[in-house]
Amino acid sequence: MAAQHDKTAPPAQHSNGFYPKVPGEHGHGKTNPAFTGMQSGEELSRLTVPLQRGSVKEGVNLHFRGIYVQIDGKDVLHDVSGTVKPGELLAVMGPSGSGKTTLLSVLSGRVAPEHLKSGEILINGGPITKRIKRKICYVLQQDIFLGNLTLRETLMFTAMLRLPEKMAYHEKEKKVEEIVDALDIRKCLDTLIGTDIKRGLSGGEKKRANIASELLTDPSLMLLDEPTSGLDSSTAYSLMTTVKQYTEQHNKTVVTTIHQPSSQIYHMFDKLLLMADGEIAYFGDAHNILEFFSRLGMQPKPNYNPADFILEKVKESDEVERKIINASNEMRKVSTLSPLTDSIETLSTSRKNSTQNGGIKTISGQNHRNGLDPKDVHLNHVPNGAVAVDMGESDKEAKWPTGFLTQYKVLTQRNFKEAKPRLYSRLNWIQNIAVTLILALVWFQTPLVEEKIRDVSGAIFFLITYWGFMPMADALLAFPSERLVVNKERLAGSYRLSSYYLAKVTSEAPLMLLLPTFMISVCYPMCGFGNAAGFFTTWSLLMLSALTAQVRMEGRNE
Ligand SMILES: Nc1ncnc2c1ncn2[C@@H]1O[C@H](COP(=O)(O)OP(=O)(O)OP(=O)(O)O)[C@@H](O)[C@H]1O
Repeated sequence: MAAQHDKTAPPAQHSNGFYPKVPGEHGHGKTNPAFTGMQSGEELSRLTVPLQRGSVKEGVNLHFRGIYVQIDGKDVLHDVSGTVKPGELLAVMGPSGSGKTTLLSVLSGRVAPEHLKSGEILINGGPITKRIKRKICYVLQQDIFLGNLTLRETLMFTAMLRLPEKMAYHEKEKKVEEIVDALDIRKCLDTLIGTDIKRGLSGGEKKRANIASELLTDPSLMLLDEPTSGLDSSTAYSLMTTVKQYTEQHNKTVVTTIHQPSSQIYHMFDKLLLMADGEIAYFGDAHNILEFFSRLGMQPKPNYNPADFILEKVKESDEVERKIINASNEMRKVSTLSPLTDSIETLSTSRKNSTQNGGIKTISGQNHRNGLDPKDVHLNHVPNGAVAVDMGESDKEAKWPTGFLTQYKVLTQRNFKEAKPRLYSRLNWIQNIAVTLILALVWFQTPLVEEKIRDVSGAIFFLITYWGFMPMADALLAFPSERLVVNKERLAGSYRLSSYYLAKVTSEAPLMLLLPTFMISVCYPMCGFGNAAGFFTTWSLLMLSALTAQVRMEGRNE
């Protein structure tokens, strides 16, 4: 058995001369000269891989290697590597806190640069450019939606925001229909998503809706974070069957984290990345996992769910966990994975040869054992036998899929629909009618004489203060849930913050102004406060107060 692996020891220099920065106690470590600072995933891959971009048209080969992530002095990911091909489903498993979600965040480029110490992430042998990033979808563990929209509205608004502007409306509708059928959610298309108070889609339908809204952009690489969490076993199985079929039929590359899958679900996985305490406990063919464990003298009982068995073993004790990690490290040393960059360098030759010979070049001279197949390291291996590198493609695409005006228009419509039930809830109406009546009765037909001037100014002061605070309270209560949606969509690069803010203010303003208009229209004549000129002056002050409160509060929330 290999000697105990020391996390603080610098990793050996790889055959390509690549020195990952090793996170030591205080972040000191041997550093690749290329890494003068801490880079984002995008910067990282740009620095480490001097290759042309690979095409994403034919599917995505994802390679990641030597990923080190350190948060608050703790190694959250330690030398994590893996590879997935188009049409494959890679499951990332491990005990709670082993780093599964962090790995997905790294792969989607969402880990803060100061935490990502080193590593390589390659898509078809090239860095993750903005254009390629659009072909990656990240389905979060939480199902984050606007609760007052139906599923159809949610998907259509997402399509309008995330599909290219030049795509016709009917094509976007068609795309939504296709995804709805693929994920089997047609029957709940006109159901509300639902909120904590108002019931809507079921848990399983929400999970499917979550995946559907990400699939609209036709991503080549899908990263799913715990898609089955909170689902019963048959719903989880049905969801994973859909994902598996979609992966194979559409040649997608899928990485999913999963907690204790049933054995039926486990057998759908092509590859498995088992994590323990931020390190790799196994990477390879999912079907070879029991063979790997049996070589370590660990045998499951007959008919035991392999997923349960491996998680139990990894969690059994620190000693057993270390034994498994060390065995996995040994396996990786002799596997084909380690000289990844060598493989990439071979790509140029491979590309040249493949054009000459019309075939795919494999990376030669490398061992493959223990579940790692040599075809795992084919770069740009696409079904038609070509090397999918499009050297002519430009990355100078617009940052956003749609222009400012489209974003503003779509977000205004969406916010209007979302805010209407909230602002005009029955409770809101009852509350405001009651306040209006109390005001009208307290100041009923107040004579406009000098002695009553304090009473009149008191009523107007009340109205303006009331409508200065009401919109603030509303924005405060509504924004936390909406903020999650905005964060999710902004991370996916859907729209500008400025278009969202402007749309939010304009869509809610008419709704926001209706109630104070109602209140003053009833109170002013009942209280006998004066003529039309006085009414319009007070009304304007009231509107100004309500609008300022709304604009300020939403501005702060951003
Ligand atoms: N922002 C953060 N700040 C501090 N610690 C963090 C942060 N993000 C992750 N960690 C730590 O990193 C480790 C891995 O977290 P991660 O969420 O990736 O685990 P996980 O395997 O996905 O867990 P689970 O299965 O419970 O979701 C945990 O110990 C966690 O506490």
